[in-house]
Amino acid sequence: MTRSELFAQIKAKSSYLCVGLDTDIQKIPPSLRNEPDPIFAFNRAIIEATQAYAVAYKPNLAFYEALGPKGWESLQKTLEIIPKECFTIADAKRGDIGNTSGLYARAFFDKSASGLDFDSVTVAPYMGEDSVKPFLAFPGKWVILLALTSNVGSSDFQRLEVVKNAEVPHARALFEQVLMTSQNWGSHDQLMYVVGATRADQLQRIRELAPEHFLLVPGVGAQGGSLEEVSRYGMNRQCGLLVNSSRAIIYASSGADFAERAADEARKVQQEMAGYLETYL
Ligand SMILES: O=c1ccn([C@@H]2O[C@H](COP(=O)(O)O)[C@@H](O)[C@H]2O)c(=O)[nH]1
Repeated sequence: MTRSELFAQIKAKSSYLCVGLDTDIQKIPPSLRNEPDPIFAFNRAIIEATQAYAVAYKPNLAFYEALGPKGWESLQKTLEIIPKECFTIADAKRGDIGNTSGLYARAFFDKSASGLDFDSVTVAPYMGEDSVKPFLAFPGKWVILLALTSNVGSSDFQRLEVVKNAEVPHARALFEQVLMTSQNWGSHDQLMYVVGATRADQLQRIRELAPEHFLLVPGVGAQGGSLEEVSRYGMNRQCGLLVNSSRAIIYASSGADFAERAADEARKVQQEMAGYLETYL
């Protein structure tokens, strides 16, 4: 999916909501447990209930990999039923030496090899350019690079001040260096960044460094980040935001009404987003 197709979808739905499919077998309603594939049955109900309000879906690979081959099967079936106009994100946080990254990229992008055909995959930048480039070699696909994550541990490394070389007069944080250096590896038509909603205080700085890029922003809902602040400081001319919410939507109810309640939560977020698109776009 291209950037302009994504923006068209955002405008059409007045939404930049990404629904996170963090589907935990322990948390799905008892009414689904006897289904042949309970994870898929849950995801199908959630997707059908939320697709009017969401422009993207983000299965987190951990929830599927933990179930072995059955989990991969559920993931593949889920990907097949996500509406074609929605952007798909494999939240896998991959990255390794070049030849290995090439195979990770095939796993998520090459349907003929793996059965999966995601629009994008999250990648950790820690191993540098040669670990990221193989993902960027797939035309039409996106790399979403971890920049400043939503968790407490993001301070351990991402916010440490680094000096790249003697020509750099001021120290800058590692995440800032990630944003600057990685822009030499690919264009804003194939590269996005993860920035946690709990780090909204850094969004103005991030927009100085990456004004045009889309940002994938997890951390509203269950993690307490502010959608208003993210929208105010993070939005650019093409919206530039995909804001993810997983648990607050998909586990809004643990009863038989889980899909209806998920739709209610997704609609609330979408309506708030519609207001921010009017105000900040
Ligand atoms: O910095 C990051 C990067 C990824 N995530 C992932 O996003 C979702 C958030 O789920 P919620 O239930 O809405 O908190 C989950 O898959 C995380 O692994 C993140 O939270 N922060």
